[in-house]
Amino acid sequence: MRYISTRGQSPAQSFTEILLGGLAPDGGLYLPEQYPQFSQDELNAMRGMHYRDLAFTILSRLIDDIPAAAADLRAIIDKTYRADVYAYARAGQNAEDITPTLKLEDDLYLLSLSNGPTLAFKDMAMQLLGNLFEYMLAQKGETINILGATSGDTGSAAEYAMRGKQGVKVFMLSPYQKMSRFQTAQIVSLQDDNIYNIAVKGVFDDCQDIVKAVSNDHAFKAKNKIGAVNSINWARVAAQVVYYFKGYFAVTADNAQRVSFAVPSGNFGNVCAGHIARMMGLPIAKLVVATNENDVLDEFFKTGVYRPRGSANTYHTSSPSMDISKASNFERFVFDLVGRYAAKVRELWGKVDAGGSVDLNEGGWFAKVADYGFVSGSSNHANGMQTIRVTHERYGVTIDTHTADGLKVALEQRRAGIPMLVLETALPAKFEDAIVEALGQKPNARTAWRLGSLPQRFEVMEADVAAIKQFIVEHV
Ligand SMILES: Cc1ncc(COP(=O)(O)O)c(C=O)c1O
Ligand SMILES: N[C@@H](CCOP(=O)(O)O)C(=O)O
Repeated sequence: MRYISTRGQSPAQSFTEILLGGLAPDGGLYLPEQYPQFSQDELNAMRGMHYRDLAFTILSRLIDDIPAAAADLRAIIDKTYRADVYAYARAGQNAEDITPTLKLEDDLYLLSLSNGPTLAFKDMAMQLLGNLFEYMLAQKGETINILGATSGDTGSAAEYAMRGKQGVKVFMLSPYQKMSRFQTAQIVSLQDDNIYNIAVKGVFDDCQDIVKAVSNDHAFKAKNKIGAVNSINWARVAAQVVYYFKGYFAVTADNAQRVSFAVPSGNFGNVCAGHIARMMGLPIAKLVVATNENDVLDEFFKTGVYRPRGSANTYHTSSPSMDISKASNFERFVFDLVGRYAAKVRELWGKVDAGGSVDLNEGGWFAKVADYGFVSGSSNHANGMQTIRVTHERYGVTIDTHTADGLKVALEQRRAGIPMLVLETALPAKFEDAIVEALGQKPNARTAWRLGSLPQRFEVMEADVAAIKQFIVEHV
């Protein structure tokens, strides 16, 4: 399997060649040259598989160059997807399912993706990345300095996956004072020497822009061995494809059935994985993109105009992990939408990267969006509070603010006879203040997490690429 850049000006690479890095050298994002296809017989054989077997079946089609191939990959997957790693299943659910489904009512389910160590769906891919990185670095005898950006959950998932790992340092940029108390405490209370948290005066997009600027400085990147853990890294998206298959098989009896997925969206990585699952042959009816007040993606799927907002117009909301206005992975979808015409992507992203907007009605591209099953909607604070309340009253289930955004839009996009799975992207414990506002009570502590009073380790810095590079140089 070779991977090509959405901008078409980088050589095709193998999985292990792109594993540790982020952007392709031409500034684009990697995608498989062709999506592997699962036949009906293969889908039948996958039905009922354990998560680990499913992950191996899917990922071995995308990863074909781990030296000594299958056995090593199998061991890495088996080490990753264990019940004791994804241990925070609800009472009555089986942690061994890794991503259990919870039926709310007929044809309406939660797909529980947040039972891992940091209580958000990021653990699903990040735990695998941690093990893949460790394996690759040992093979190559190399070290890595990860530069990442977080709006709340990628940071903690990455730091918990990488803490204490030999030869790995993590530099994590987060928007200063814009994450929940729990999310902030999760990262700044880590005492590990290989973890550096940098709170940037700005929004998540400023942090992500810095990561991309560093990634595009090829000399700096090579000299300082900079690696990526955000969803610009293909391995993150690849790992997320698996749970769409798991969710599909959990709620269907045969492959003639289709299901829809509602995905709380920000950087478009999660729903992009759903798109790829669909391209690989999973019978998906709709991919429902749900945003909060930062509704750039909803605007696109309704109008065909992609108009990323600047920092001043990116709102701080009660679903802060989705406070994103420039969705990295949207470029991956647009590459497919325009028939993998890289010159077109370069032209479009030339405008986007310069702070402009693009209209995909021109050229007739937007009319093709329906062929990919995408629909969208947005939610706001009042909608989120209402959804959390109603879900608690009606089903006795407490959901977090991001999942509430997803459920709100899912209910608008539901069609009779088609099961709708809402991706549960974080646990409510991470957003206690919002849950108290909605329900008048704290979320049940179904986890062992206690935010103690450990010393806080973080730097506050301006959104200044040169200053961040200097910080990295001084600490690698
Ligand atoms: C809890 C939560 N929900 C939803 C999202 C949005 O996911 P994506 O950025 O993959 O669209 C994020 C962050 O990425 C998140 O942390
Ligand atoms: N919502 C994320 C932001 C980064 O997204 P990623 O999928 O590109 O890592 C977060 O919570 O940090």
